[in-house]
Amino acid sequence: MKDSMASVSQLSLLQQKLHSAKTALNELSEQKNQNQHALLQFISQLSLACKGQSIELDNKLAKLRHNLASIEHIEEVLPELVEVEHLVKQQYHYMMAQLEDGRANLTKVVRQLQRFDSLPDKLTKELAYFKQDLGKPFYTCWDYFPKVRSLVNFYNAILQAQLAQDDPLSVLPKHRQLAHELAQMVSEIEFRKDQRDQVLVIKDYLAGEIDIDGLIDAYQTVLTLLLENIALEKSASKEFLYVLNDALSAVREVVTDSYNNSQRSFQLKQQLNREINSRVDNVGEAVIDINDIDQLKSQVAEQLVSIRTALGRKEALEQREQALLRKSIETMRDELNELSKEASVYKERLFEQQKLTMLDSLTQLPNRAALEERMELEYRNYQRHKQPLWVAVADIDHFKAINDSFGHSTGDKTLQVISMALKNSLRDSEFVARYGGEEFVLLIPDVSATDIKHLLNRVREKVKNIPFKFKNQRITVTVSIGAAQLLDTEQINETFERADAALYQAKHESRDRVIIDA
Ligand SMILES: Nc1nc2c(ncn2[C@@H]2O[C@H](COP(=O)(O)OP(=O)(O)OP(=O)(O)O)[C@@H](O)[C@H]2O)c(=O)[nH]1
Repeated sequence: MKDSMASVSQLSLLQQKLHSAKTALNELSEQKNQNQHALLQFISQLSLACKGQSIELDNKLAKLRHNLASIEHIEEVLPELVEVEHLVKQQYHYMMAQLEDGRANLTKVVRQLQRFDSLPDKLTKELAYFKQDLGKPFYTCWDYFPKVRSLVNFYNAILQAQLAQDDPLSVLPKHRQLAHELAQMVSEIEFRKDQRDQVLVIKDYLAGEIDIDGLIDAYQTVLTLLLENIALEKSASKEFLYVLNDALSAVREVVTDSYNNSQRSFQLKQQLNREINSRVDNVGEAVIDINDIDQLKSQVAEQLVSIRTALGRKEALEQREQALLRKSIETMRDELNELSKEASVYKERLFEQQKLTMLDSLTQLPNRAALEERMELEYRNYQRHKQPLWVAVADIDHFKAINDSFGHSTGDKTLQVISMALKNSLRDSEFVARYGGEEFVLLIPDVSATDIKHLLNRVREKVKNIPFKFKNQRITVTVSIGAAQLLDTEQINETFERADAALYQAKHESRDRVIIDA
């Protein structure tokens, strides 16, 4: 009995133990499921985080996720977990290398940015700090991304700074050509005395190093000066027209007055004539029936007195009329004299202006416009008389060097002196014009082919012998000359072209010489 009771209690103990072992097993299994689920969750998150970095890793993680959902024991996926771990480790090293590369590239870009000229100080400092900061290694992408963002901001700031900066445009050959043309134009125009200082400044500027802004300013100033001159000219013409108009109005008034006076006088004279005629008729009628001689005498005397009175009135009227007419004529003459004085002043000014537009203002030689006119005239003369006509082009040698060494105003003076020498070495029938810059054109009629070289060499020698002294230095200035004779078969422009080509040859044959186009 005792034994059976002991066995029962042992059994019940065993049952209890079994129950608690079952419960424990259930709990364990529950725990395992939870862990497996947590692992699955973790792998899913890892897949998301690593997605796109490596196809192999993506595939492995996908496979692991799939397997984890169906395995009994975690050990079944252990080899895959090891592989994933290996791939993740590989990916980490790959990423670190990439980050290092990125850091090196960012440093290179910063160095390039630092090479920009005239960056604002603040930006320069910030760039320097940034570069220093890039010296530290990156551990994750999160170190890298903010740096890239900062760099983009630097780019933006530099771009803004460059755009804000008034970037001076570069001077191209076409701008230099424009400056040259303006200088040429300015030296061909006659400016007023009070404008000359401004013109000199512009000329000096155009002869030196130009920039675009300066060139535009120079054009604008020249244009303003020209517009001022046009406006002045316009107001002078307007003034003259007003004077002309006033004078004509005064003359018209005088003429109208005089016409009205003469109309009135004419009527009065007609009336007086009628009166005189009727008095003469009266004398006849009055004497017909008179037989007594004394009565006749007194009647005639009476009639004669009234006729004389009428004639006296007529004479007075005529005298008044004469006086009025004389006065009107005098007024008209005064007005016309005044007008003619105004007109001759105006004509003289126009003539002066016309002369000035034909003269080069620096050298006072005829300018290009005058040359063209003269060429046409000489060409017509040639066609009529067939006397020889020569066109010569003379150019000062190495003139730029004079400007460069002694200044533009010394260059100007040299041009003036040489112009005088050229002019003085020619006869009245010969002609020299400043063609532009340091180039002159000579028109020489009536000189034979044998004499022309001698003549032009004399001109060349004359220039060469001018005793120039710049900055206490004795300088010899020479000219090269090319010449051609007008041919029957050509226009004078073609002769000019040949003379110019001969000048080119003279320049290439060491200058200071005369070449005649044969
Ligand atoms: N001072 C001054 N210089 C002028 C004027 N017009 C043109 N020039 C200058 O004349 C110079 C001409 O130079 P280039 O065409 O190179 O000729 P160059 O130095 O005389 O040389 P070669 O003709 O080859 O012997 C340029 O420097 C012009 O600026 C002017 O009115 N006054």
